[in-house]
Amino acid sequence: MSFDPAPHETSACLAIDVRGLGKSYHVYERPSHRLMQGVMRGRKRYYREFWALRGVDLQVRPGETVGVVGRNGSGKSTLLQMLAGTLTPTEGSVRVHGRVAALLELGSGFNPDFTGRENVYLNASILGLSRGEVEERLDAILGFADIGDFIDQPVRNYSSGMALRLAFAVQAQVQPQILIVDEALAVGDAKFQAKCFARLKQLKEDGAAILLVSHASDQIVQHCDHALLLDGGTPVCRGKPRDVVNRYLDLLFGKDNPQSSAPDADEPEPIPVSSFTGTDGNFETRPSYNPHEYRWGDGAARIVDFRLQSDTKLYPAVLESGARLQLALRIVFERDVVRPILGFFIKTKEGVVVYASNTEYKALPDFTRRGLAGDVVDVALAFECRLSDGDYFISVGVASRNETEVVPHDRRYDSIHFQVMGADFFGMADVSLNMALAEE
Ligand SMILES: Nc1ncnc2c1ncn2[C@@H]1O[C@H](COP(=O)(O)OP(=O)(O)OP(=O)(O)O)[C@@H](O)[C@H]1O
Repeated sequence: MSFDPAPHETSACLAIDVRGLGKSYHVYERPSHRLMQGVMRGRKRYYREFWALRGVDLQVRPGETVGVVGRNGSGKSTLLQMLAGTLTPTEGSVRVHGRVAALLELGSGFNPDFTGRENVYLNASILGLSRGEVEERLDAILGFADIGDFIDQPVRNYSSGMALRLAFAVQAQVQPQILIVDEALAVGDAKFQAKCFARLKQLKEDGAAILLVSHASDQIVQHCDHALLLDGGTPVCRGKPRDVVNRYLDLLFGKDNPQSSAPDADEPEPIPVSSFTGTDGNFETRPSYNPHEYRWGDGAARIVDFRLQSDTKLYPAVLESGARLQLALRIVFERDVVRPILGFFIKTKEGVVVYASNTEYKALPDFTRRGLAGDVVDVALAFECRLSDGDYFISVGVASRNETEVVPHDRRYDSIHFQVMGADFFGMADVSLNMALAEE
């Protein structure tokens, strides 16, 4: 994994070299405690130490894009701010080689009382450009931002989208060797986002190292070479973006949800479960199996076989949009599992979740009651493929909860592949559009 430097690789070959990085804050229960701490000058401690980030190692080479994902408060911005030099580490080291441009909090680099044009000069000079150099690039910057006459208005009159356009235009046109983008692209419209990603690609080809924080897992999968997942201020995993995003989705969707035990108002029709044979290893031999699946878990339960069936075909490789599909799964419990949970996801090939649910959202008490060591349980799921044309992956998983968290037993992500064709729409969801001429 090129995340880690090869043994011969010195820090000088790297654009970013972060070792053992950590940031802690002193948290005071009451404002008066801060005052008392000042008075006592360290003779007594009135604060609690809180590590916003700890133990991060990260090496990024020129031309690499690394995605950083994690739930709210996981430490992403803290990491990026230390890389950008706007926050001082408590421990560890940060080495960056080259000009660093950062899009952190939106418009944070702008003075709201100055016009857009004045802010361009101000920002670019902070990034090390002379007035002459800014003038040379001014047309390119204004052209990219494309905010018309607003450029001569004070920035306080800008919408967040306009501020982003200008901020990105400046940062991306100064030809940085390192570009740090913290969630900023989320506010732009789709067309501007596409323009930004095209520019990021160009910078990457010119050898820039890019660090991208995004909650949009499809952006991480599409645009990054590697990814890092943070949780509670510590690195949880790193590696291929798709694998890391899968872990991130686990953290997001595996937790408590309010509808967990609400039974469905209408009992669904019972679905005949296909008769599986054996309890071992047929999953990988089925025609729709994706050999590039990502599988992990502690093995207390295993999903050993599946059967995918449309009304007309067994293991269909290509489906008509809107077709009804049945997926049957065989689950073998190797150890006792209390209140097992079965999860189901459909994702696009870019990693965008189009649908996800589990036996807590859609209560399946008969499943929840199973899980004794040696149990073999067949479950049938039926759904309509109201999807637009393209490739899709099904992920399935069995987990359970201990007192504090979800324990994954067998996660088989992107393990089943199918294609959809013949849709009369594009986009994510079929909203059953009807069109008719309005009556006179
Ligand atoms: N100045 C501070 N004092 C105390 N705690 C702080 C301070 N700044 C950040 N934190 C805490 O550090 C943790 C990490 O924050 P950070 O902003 O890095 O998370 P994040 O992953 O970027 O979150 P988000 O996705 O919501 O932006 C959070 O628990 C946050 O409350």
